[in-house]
Order: sequence, then C-alpha cells, then structure tokens
Amino acid sequence: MQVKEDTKGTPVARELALNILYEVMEKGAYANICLENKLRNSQLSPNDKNLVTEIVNGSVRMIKHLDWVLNLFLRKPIDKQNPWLRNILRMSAYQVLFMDRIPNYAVVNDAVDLCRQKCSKALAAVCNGVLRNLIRERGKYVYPPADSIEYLAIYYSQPDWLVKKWVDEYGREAAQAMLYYLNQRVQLTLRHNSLKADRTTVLQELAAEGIQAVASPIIPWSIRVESMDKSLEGLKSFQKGQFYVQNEAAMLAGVIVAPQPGERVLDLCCGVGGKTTHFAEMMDNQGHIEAVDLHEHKIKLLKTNCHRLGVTIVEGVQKDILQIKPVPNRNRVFLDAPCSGLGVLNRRSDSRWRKEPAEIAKLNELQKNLLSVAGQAVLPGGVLVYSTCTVNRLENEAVVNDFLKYNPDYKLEAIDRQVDFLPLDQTDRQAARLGFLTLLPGKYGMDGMFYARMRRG
Ligand SMILES: C[S@@+](CC[C@H](N)C(=O)[O-])C[C@H]1O[C@@H](n2cnc3c(N)ncnc32)[C@H](O)[C@@H]1O
Repeated sequence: MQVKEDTKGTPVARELALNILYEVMEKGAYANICLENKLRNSQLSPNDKNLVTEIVNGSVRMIKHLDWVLNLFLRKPIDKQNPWLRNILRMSAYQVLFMDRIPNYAVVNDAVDLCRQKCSKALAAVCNGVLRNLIRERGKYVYPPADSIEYLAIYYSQPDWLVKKWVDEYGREAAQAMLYYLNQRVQLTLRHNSLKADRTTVLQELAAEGIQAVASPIIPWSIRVESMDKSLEGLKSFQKGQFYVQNEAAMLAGVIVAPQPGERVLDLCCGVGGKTTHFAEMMDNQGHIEAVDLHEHKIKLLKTNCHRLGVTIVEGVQKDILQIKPVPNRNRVFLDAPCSGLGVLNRRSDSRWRKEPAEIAKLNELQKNLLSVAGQAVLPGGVLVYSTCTVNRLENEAVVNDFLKYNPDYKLEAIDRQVDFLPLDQTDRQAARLGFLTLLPGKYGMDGMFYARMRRG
C-alpha cells in the first residue's frame, strides 16, 4: 500500500479521489492521464497525492471485487444506483477492504459527507447503512466456489474471459499466481547504462542522491529502487545518462538478441527505445541500429533517450513496417510486436477493463504480417527475435510457428545459455533450449514477456 503510516489523508484529498474516480468510471477517462492532470497543479501534500493515487488506482483495479461485495448489501444492484453514490461506495469499500491506514470510522464519516454534498440526505443514509453492514460482516462474505472461474475473476478482479483463458492455457495454479502478481505494487527497476557507468557506481550515486536502491538479485544489469521521495528525472545520475527506467523482463531483450559491436541491426517497433538503447550499449556504440516505429512522437523520444544515454549509433525512423520492402542485409532483426499487453496489466489500473478477447485474434494477424516483413531483412546466418509483453499462445508461440511453417530457411535457436542467470524451472528451461522464453507475470518476480529466437539458414 502506498499510504504512509502517519496520514489518513484530508477530506480534500478524498473528494479529489472521488472526482477522478467518477471521470474514469462514468466518463471513460484514462486513470493515469486523469490522475496526472488533476494532481499536477493541485496544492495537496505529497502524502495526500499518494493517497489520491492509491484510492483511485486501487478502486479502479479492484472494481469487480468491490461491486460484488457491495451488491451483498444493496437492495438495487450497484450499476443501477446513483453514479455518485456508486463511486463513493466503491472508494470507501476499497479503503476498508484493501488499505490498512485509514480507520473505518473516518472512511464512513467522509463517505456520508460526500454523499450529502453530491447526492442527497436520503442517499447519505443508504451509504451509511451499506458501509456499516459491509464493515460488520467483513470476513463472513460467501464468495463463489473456490474452484470456479467466477471466484478467481471476482477475487482478483479481472475479466472472466481472461481468467478462463489463462486457466485453460497454463492451468489453475499458474493462472492464480499471475492474477495475484498483477494486483501487487509495481517494482521500479533501472537498467544501468554500461556506456556511462557500472552498476556499483550507479548504486553509489543513487545512494548519495538519497535514493534507496539495491542490485537486482536476478539480473546483473538491473537495480531495484526500494524507496524514493523525489522524481528520478531530477537526479544528476539520470541527467548524466547513467540509467534507463525499464522493467526487468524487458531488460532481457539485450542478451537474447545479443548484438555485437560493428553489426547492422534492425529494431522494429522500437517505441521510445527502451530495448534499442540496450542493444547500442551491448554493441559498445559501434555499428548501426535502424530503429523503426509508426509514431513520430516516439521517434522523438527515442532520440532524446539516445542523447541522454550517450548512444550514437541509432537512426530513428518513423515508418509503417507493413509498407517496408526489406532487403536481407542485417545481422540481427528484432520485432517487439504490438500486443494485448496481458503480461503488464499491473502497470495501469484500468487496462484490464479495456481489453477485449476479439482483439487477440486481430493482433495475431498483425503480428504474423509484421514478422513476415522482419524475416525478410535478415542476412543468411543472421538472427531474428520476436517478442511481446503478453501471455497467450495465439500471440506468442502460434505467431512464431506460423512464420516457421512459411519460412523453412529459419530454425528456432536455443536461448537457455543467454539467460542462465534466471532461476528457470525445468519446463521453462526446456522451452528455452528450444528457443522460447515465456515469463509468466510474477513467476520470476518480473512482468510477463515472451521471446523467441530464430536463425536464418
Ligand atoms: C510493444 S511496443 C514497443 C516497445 C519498445 N520496443 C520498447 O522496448 O520500449 C510496440 C510498438 O509498435 C509500434 N507499432 C505498431 N504498429 C506498427 C507498425 N505497423 N509499424 C511500425 N510500428 C508499429 C507502436 O507504436 C509501439 O511503439
């Protein structure tokens, strides 16, 4: 939980949380954008800003669980209630059920005040009654049977179709572990930039700047931030380009693609260059990387990132990959395909509610087309790596297997040695020996990610 011990927050903070929650749940605003806009110019203390963020993100993330519990105590279902009452109940239930720091009496008093203000005295009485019952009966709620899909979907607050998909594809135990991880606080991790400093130096600089951080126990080039009370962008170590903020699963692209100094590399779907800049580091800034993305603003940010990190071999290109007619002249091609992002649902509180099962089949088509273009750019003997940050076979193994079917000059290539520092279990190590690395969210303490490495004959 993000709320500090010494604060239960001010009523102003809780009213702001309600207004943001209302925008997100009733008007379809994006939670992260709305939070950023409303908090940027607010006069709230840092503690109150944390409180608003926690209440909004937590309520949005856990809304299915919250609505299910609230419906136990409402005469009319929650989706038929007055929209203000509905959201006051949700954020109050979130504070009671999922936060430790705010006393129940303060939650109820505040909710009743807000209800008087936003709705009516009569609805304030309903609000009071519902919350008191919810608090009194806590621990006695009878959830659906523990072996049902419905139970997992309600308890971990995720769409039913997604829970069913993961239980079908990966088994119930693995699915439950992923669902648990995706509700935990995101671990902030930094990739130290080997062009500028080694990890020990960066850790020392961070400590001198008041940031508590430790070396990742898993990834040799990762730093885990344990606590900080200032923005990273303001740090001297950031401005000197000593690190890049990146999740650990994404930090593996470097060793899986394994680009060498002097090579010609094509990075397709480069985004703002998280992985591109890692490739440049591994190449010791020698050779050439063409980095392509559809969006001009991403290419601009890529250039800014390269500049800060001291990367000089990247050429950022704004282009639709599907329009490229490639020639086979690259040693390595990397495709980080657009995907459903199911492995990183922890990163945005509302993203789970914006996904549609039909989207996965459409993405599979796009991914196959993109991989077909990527494959044409690889020199004979060169390497092709496909990756996504999602977890389902249709967007991952199925795309690669389809490509291999139509491109017999390609073969999967083992990646277990490249990632021998990962504590992979037997099944995952076996798959890595074949050329597939699937990181289920949380399984190795990182977000979900998929990699497949192939070599052209
Ligand atoms: C998974 S993200 C890439 C993340 C990036 N590689 C990184 O490490 O930060 C997928 C990217 O694909 C880009 N994209 C989607 N369709 C594309 C297309 N047809 N041509 C070029 N880029 C595309 C999106 O703009 C997005 O930045």
